[in-house]
Amino acid sequence: MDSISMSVVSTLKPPTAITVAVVAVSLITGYFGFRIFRFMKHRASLRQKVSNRQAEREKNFEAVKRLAEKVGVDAVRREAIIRMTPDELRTALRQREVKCQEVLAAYVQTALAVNERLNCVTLFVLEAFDRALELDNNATDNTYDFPNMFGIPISIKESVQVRGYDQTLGYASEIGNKADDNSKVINLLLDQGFIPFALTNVPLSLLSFGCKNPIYGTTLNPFNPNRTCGGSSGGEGALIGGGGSIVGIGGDVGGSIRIPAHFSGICGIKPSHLRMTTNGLRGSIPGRPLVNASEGPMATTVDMCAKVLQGLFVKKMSKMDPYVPPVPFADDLYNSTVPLKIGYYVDDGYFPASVPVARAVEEAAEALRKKGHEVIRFQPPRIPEVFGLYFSALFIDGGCYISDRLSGDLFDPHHLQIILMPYLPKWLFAPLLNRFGPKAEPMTHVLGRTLSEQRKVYAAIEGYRHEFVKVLQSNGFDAILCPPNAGPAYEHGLPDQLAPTISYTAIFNLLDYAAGVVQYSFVNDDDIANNADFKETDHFTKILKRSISTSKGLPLGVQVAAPPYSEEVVLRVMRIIEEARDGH
Ligand SMILES: CCCCCCCC/C=C\CCCCCCCC(=O)NCC(=O)O
Repeated sequence: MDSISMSVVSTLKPPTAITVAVVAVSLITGYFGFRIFRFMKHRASLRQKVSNRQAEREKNFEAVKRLAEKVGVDAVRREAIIRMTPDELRTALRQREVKCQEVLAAYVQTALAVNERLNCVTLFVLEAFDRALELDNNATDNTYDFPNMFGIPISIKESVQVRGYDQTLGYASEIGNKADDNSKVINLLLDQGFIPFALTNVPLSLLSFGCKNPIYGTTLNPFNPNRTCGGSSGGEGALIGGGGSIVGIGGDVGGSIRIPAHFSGICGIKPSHLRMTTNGLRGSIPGRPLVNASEGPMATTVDMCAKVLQGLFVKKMSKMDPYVPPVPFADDLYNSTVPLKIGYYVDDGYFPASVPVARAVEEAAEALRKKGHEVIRFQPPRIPEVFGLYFSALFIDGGCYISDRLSGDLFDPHHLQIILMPYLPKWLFAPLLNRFGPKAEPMTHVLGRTLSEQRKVYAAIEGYRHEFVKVLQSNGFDAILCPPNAGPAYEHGLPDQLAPTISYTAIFNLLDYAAGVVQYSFVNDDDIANNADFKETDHFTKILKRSISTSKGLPLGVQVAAPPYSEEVVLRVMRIIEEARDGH
């Protein structure tokens, strides 16, 4: 070192502790300040996207209103169209007593009114009017071969790919990412003559059985606005239950078709995912091999659900998506009159069903007996244990994917429990949840695990599938009857506190069975009185009991399930229950 450098170094004093502290604090504050600034800026840009979308939505509603008015259906004719049963409407359309454009206009106008009340439509499919015109033109040709569902308007859950529309799943960051193609299911529906006309609301991320997101807001229950319509296909439940659509398409990985059907007083079926293409369905967590979402119909009548599956379970589905085996819809099974043997339960041994829900299942069991079927009580094996396997398989990566998606978007405070999930150590997380009692235990299985532990989870699920089949086969059961959830529609916000109540639906996603729900009864005064005897054993049953006390008048569905490739049997049992309900 030369003499000049030596003298410079000798004049430098060592930094004092205060200087070091000041520099460290400034760096840390700067770092976190920058992160917070970036976070706030990102949120502000997402909020801007949301307000742009809300303006677009208003314009979309105005545009569809004008298109419907242009068709010119007066109030009397509209009422006559809306009052037709699905079968009457099919016949009227084929016999050209009503035009496709008139039916579409009548349903658009009714859906707009229902939406005013329930906030269930995200956007209308404006191209539906061109399609209706095209179908009306086709029908002027005497040689035209009418497709089975000629001119029937169908609503679609927002997460299903429809060309030219985005599937946001409630994420503001997805606004504007428009699909450049239809999902395979949409193309098959178009082949059938359906007219997709409205897209319906979902909860943020789809991982909820409520229905609220920061873009489109909260969807309300058609029977009581203080209650949720269910989710995640909640917009479908509300729109169909409210009379603004007769049939729609939902998706289900834990009850998302069946719970809104139950809460909103309609019917719906989740096919086994083995039999249904998922090409073009945006699921909540992609890449889950054993617990996978299925698209399926929701409708005002069971037969309409059957007609949708008749049109989807065709050879063409396997041609479009070679991963789906060609198993055409078996009309003979659906229309069979052979007496059935059905196993039923009202308590899965994990979460007892509330008084009204248990009553509805008991009454449906009795109705089936009266129709000549054998209905026997049985206990599904080991639900408290296997429900934990469901959470492991649902959150396959310990919640990393969903935590990233939510934290980068406009989440609600209650989402923090999911966002923080991958970062909480097991020793803290499990006791935190277990403080709510044994019903919280299965949820502790959401946490990350090693590959070797994950393999054991999958082996256990496969083992359970065989065990369950053995129970059905040894009893000779053709189908199962049980509750669709422990309670009827809950107050808004409660689904996020009552995840354990989905044990009744999630089990059939774990088993990958076909499972459907049909409305059978309504909560009555006796149910409310008998609710006083319902045992409050923990945090969750306490919430449930309180919610039941003000649930009078809400619809009650019952669930029917059967092994994969038995959708026809499930639909048949659902139809028998529906006929009994309607006094046939
Ligand atoms: C610190 C507390 C952590 C609590 C962890 C709770 C984990 C439970 C979170 C969510 C429950 C999941 C409910 C799923 C409902 C069914 C939704 C559905 O079928 N969605 C369709 C789809 O995803 O495609």
